[in-house]
Amino acid sequence: MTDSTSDSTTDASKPDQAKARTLAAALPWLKRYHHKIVVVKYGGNAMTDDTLKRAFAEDIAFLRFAGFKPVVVHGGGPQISSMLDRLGITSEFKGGLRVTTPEAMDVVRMVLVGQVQRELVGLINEHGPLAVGLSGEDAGLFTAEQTGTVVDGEEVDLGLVGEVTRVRPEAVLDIIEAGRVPVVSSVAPDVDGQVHNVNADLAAASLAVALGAEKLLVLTDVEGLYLDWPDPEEVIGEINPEELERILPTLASGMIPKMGACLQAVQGGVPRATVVDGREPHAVILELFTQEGVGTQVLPGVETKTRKARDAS
Ligand SMILES: Nc1ncnc2c1ncn2[C@@H]1O[C@H](COP(=O)(O)OP(=O)(O)O)[C@@H](O)[C@H]1O
Ligand SMILES: CC(=O)N[C@@H](CCC(=O)OP(=O)(O)O)C(=O)O
Repeated sequence: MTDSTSDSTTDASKPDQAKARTLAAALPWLKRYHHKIVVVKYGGNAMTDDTLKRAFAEDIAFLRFAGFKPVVVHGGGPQISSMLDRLGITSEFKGGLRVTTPEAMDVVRMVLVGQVQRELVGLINEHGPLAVGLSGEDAGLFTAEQTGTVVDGEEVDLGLVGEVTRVRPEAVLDIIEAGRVPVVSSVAPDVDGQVHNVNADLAAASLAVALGAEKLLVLTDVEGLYLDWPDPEEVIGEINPEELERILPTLASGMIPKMGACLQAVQGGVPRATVVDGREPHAVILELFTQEGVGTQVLPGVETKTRKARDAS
């Protein structure tokens, strides 16, 4: 017998109704992020495929037209490595950060500001005159201080690598107020004007804090933070900042600055920071309009939750 009480508006067999439900399910997230700043860090390894790049640019335009205030901070590690290779300049990573000689610094700046940023700005602007590129050097946006790192308990000199010690967010706020989308490259001068190479995850966190962002979203090339790397069986879905701080020294390679950035953002007052799989087309809108189950979210007050990874055997 047919259920005469069934509501035709929720009939899952009708594709149009399924689409309508998907759109309607976005309402709580539209309310949460309306007029709010969301800092999205777009990383080098999630940035090497043309289809993904176009989908990312669509997502950013989508957010802007949906009433969010997206700010993009981009990396470009693989692109820098490839240019250094072409020029015959060797470089290595220590603790997830590139040891940067003055010669390498010229290449980092040229690739990030002159190549990667320009390309992203162009892709976003295919959807309207939205994106404006700038770097940490523009209008005093970032001031950096040279920093080393600690690997296996040893202090390591990284050359011209900096950490952001001051943010003047006015230039970014001006661009947002004009209804446009800032696209920020992570190079930054020190107080003497010497430009430093800043890891883009950490630059994004500093900017998110200074802007009072509602969220930091970091794209990468894995499903999230694996519980027991390099075993890709289980992903941490949610973790609180205290627990993350405890496990941070045990993490490997690129995940150190990435999770460190999420921690810095949340400790600096950003309500939530999430690492998501940038290999998924439209990862940005998927994460922002979905309740749970995407990436690794750093959120005060949660119990650590894990889930079986998508690719788990
Ligand atoms: N616990 C972990 N969970 C997931 N990935 C990890 C973990 N530890 C180290 N990694 C490595 O970190 C990489 C992400 O960092 P990185 O390559 O710097 O990212 P991106 O280029 O996307 O900014 C992953 O591809 C993986 O190889
Ligand atoms: C100090 C340091 O390591 N800087 C990074 C800057 C680019 C970056 O962070 O790019 P991804 O986001 O693609 O990793 C580098 O030279 O590769």
